[in-house]
Amino acid sequence: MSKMPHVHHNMVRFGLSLLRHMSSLPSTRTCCLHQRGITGSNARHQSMIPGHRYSHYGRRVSPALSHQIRDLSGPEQRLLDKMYKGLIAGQRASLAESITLVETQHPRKKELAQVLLQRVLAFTREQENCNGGRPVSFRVGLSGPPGAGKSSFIEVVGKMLTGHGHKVSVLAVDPSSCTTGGSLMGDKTRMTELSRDMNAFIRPSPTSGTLGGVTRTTNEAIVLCEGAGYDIILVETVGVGQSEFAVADMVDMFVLLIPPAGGDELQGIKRGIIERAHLVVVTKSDGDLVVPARRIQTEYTSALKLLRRQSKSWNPKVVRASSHSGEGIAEVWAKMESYRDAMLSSGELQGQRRAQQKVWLWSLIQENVLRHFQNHPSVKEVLPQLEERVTKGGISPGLAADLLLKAFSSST
Ligand SMILES: Nc1nc2c(ncn2[C@@H]2O[C@H](COP(=O)(O)OP(=O)(O)OP(=O)(O)O)[C@@H](O)[C@H]2O)c(=O)[nH]1
Repeated sequence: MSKMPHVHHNMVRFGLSLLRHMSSLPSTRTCCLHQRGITGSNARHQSMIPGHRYSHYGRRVSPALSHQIRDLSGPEQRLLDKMYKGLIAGQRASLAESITLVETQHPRKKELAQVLLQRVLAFTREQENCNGGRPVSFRVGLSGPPGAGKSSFIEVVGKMLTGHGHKVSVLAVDPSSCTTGGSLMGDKTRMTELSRDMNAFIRPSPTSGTLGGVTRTTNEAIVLCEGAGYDIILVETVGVGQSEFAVADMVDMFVLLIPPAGGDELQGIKRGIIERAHLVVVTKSDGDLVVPARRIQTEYTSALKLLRRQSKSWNPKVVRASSHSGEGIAEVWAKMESYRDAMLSSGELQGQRRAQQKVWLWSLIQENVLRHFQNHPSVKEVLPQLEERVTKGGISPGLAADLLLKAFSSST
């Protein structure tokens, strides 16, 4: 008898905690209704307590995050609501406007961009949960030397995919545009047909900032495109500097495009990047170029065999295609799909995305900490003198670094 109230009490406690737990998860129904603004997050906003800070998800924002973001003014809130609603409804203008917001250098707008991104991330996470944890998009990086036929290839593949009912977005990472303002990829009109397609969204590379900065905004643009319902994200880069490595770190699959040219032109392709390729496409395999294309295919096939295997569910492949004749294009896409399916069913794709988030976090930290260090008044004061002493051999680099770090940390 005396145990009954105790048991009852425990059951009530368990029931309450379960309810609390359940109410913190989006129910399947809400989740599935919450497609492209059918229920919208507005419903959730209406039940919020004024004066408290909430994520768009309706949960209280953690104090650590909330103190980073100053209160949103009425117009800011309205602007973000409008962008968010337009974005998840798949409006291209809202998507373009949102990407411009994440590209901004303006400090307050940067904060607003982060609020928007959090909302979009939570929205896609909800959709992924509905989808049994399957990512909402397939992210493919495409790289190759200038003139390899990247834009022609993306145009043909993109049109084929929109024809199959996909929504395709094409983002560019062009390191030349960061330093010179001029662009290797953007100067001529590219992908004219795809850019007129209502189910395609093409965004050129940001034209300012460091490669790290451009990588960051591209990563954020990917999140926004996914929120806007684009299920295939193509990230294009020209094989210059470190941009291909940056792109390889932000996608599910990395594809290298090689023209069927002589050895000299291939010298520019870095060995390290070949190791990162899940698929090599020998382009322009038509007419007189079929023979050299076959030769390059054989060369790359044997070269890839010697490389260390990146994944347990996939062996890199080399295929030939022509954007002009269309030959091999469907086969290239079929290979990409089999890669995605193999990686999804083994769980490697999801694991790779988690690892990429960590790499991205650390590269942001590195870049910011270094900038902070270089701009620090105490460091700036002694740096020129120490650099000179190091170059003249008066002091070891190790000691100079210790002194600089001491100057930095003693006044932070
Ligand atoms: N024969 C043949 N030529 C092609 C094919 N694809 C592209 N080309 C030609 O190759 C040249 C370069 O093609 P693009 O698609 O602009 O190459 P890209 O890699 O985007 O070039 P950049 O924008 O300079 O990086 C153009 O003259 C195209 O007409 C193809 O499948 N067959």
